[in-house]
Amino acid sequence: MALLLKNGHVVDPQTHTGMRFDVKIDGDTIVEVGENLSSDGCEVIDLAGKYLVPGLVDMHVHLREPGYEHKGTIESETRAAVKGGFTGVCSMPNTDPVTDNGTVVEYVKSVAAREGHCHVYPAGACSKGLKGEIIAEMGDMVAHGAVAFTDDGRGIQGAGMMRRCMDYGKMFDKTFLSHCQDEDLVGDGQVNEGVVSTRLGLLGWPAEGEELQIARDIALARLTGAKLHIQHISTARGLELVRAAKAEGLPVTCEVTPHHLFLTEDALDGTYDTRLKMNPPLRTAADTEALIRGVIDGTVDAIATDHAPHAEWEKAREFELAPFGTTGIECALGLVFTNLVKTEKIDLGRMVELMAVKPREILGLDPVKVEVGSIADLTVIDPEAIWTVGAEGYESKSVNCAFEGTELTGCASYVFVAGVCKLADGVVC
Ligand SMILES: NC(=O)N[C@@H](CC(=O)O)C(=O)O
Ligand SMILES: [Zn+2]
Ligand SMILES: [Zn+2]
Repeated sequence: MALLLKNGHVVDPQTHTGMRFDVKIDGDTIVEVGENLSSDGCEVIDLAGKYLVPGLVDMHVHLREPGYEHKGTIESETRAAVKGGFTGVCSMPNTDPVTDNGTVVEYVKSVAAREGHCHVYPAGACSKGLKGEIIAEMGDMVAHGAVAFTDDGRGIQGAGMMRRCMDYGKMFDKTFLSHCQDEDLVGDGQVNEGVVSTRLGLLGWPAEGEELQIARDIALARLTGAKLHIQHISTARGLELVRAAKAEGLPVTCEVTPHHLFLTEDALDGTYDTRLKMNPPLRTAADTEALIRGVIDGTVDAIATDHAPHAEWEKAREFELAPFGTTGIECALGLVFTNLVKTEKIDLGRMVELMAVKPREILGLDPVKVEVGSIADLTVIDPEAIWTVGAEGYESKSVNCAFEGTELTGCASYVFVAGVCKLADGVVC
C-alpha cells in the first residue's frame, strides 16, 4: 500500500524549503509531492508540527562487526542509527579482520542486508591490516561496494605511503577519509596537552600531533589530485589549514563531531571520566568556538558522530588503560538541534546540508531529495520533544556516551529507509 505523509514541514535545501507539503511514497520511491494530496488507497501518517527532511547520513560510524561484537553489532548499531534519525551510515574498517579486501566488504554488506535497520555504506582500509605498510586491495573493495578509503583509528605514518595510497587509489574516484595523528609526536597522549593534562597528571596529546598530518595530507592532495576529507577535526589551527586549502581550490573537505563542538577538555577536570576519553581528545574552548564558526561559515562540510561503542568493562578501567571513543549516534540530532538550530546559529536547512546532503556528496552516493523520483530515505524531526540522553537507555549495545544526562530539545520521530518505516513515533520498528 502507498504511504502518505501529510502536513510535514519540508526542509530540503536542494528543493523546497519551508513549505508544508504532503509526500506520497510507493515502494521505495517518492511518487508525489504537493498540497492536499488524495489519500485514496494510502496508509496515512500525520506529520503536523514536524519537519520532514532528506534522510540523515552519518559518515563516520564504528559498527564493530566483524570481530568486536561484544562492543556492538551491525544489528545493534544500525538500530541505534535509526533511533538517532539516520537512514544510512558509513562504516569504518577497523574491524577484525580489518575491512581491507572485497571479502570483508561483502561480509559487512551481507550482514547489513540481513540484519541492518538502515543502509550501510562500507569504507575500506587504505593499508593492509591498518599497518600503514602495504596498500590494501582497493580495486577489489570498490568492486564489492566500498564507498571510500580510510585507515581510521590510525593516521598513516609515512608521507610516502600516504602519497602512494592516494596516487593509486585516486583512479577509483573515491575520497580518502583521513584520521590525522602523528604517532611519534602523540605517543601515549591521553588528553589534550595543556593546563588540564598537567593538572590531571595525564600524558598530553598535543594539537600539533593532529595539525601536522592535516597539513601533510593537504600537501599530498595538492601533489596527487586525490580527494581528501579530514575526519573528526578538533583544533582551530587544523580548521584554518582546511579553510586555506579550500580557498586554494583543492579537493579538501572536513567533518566535525558533536563532542568536539559541544564539549571541552574542562569537562574532564576532576572527573577522570573515561567516557570523555576519545581520539582526538576534547580540546579547548577556543577550539570549539572556532569549529562552531566553521560550521556557520561553511568551512566544515559535515557533522559526523565517530560513534565508537566500547563494552562497559573496557571503559571501567584506569583512564590510561580505557580505550578511546564515545558513542553518539543516538543524540547527535538532538545536540545539533538544541545547540545550533534553536540558538539560531544555523538554520535547519544548513543542518540538513551538514548531516544529509554533504555526507552523501563526499561519499559519492546518489543524492536524496524531497522530490518525485527520489529514493524515499526520509527523516522526520519533532522540534518540541524534550528528552535526556541515556534516561531510557540506549539502542546501541554500548553505553559509553559522553553526553549522558544532557537535556536536549528535538529528536527523530520517524525514519523511512527506502520507503520502509524503520522508526515510528520514536520507536524502532
Ligand atoms: N575515535 C575514537 O576515539 N575511537 C575510534 C577510532 C577512531 O575514530 O579513531 C574507535 O574505533 O574506537
Ligand atoms: Zn579516527
Ligand atoms: Zn572513527
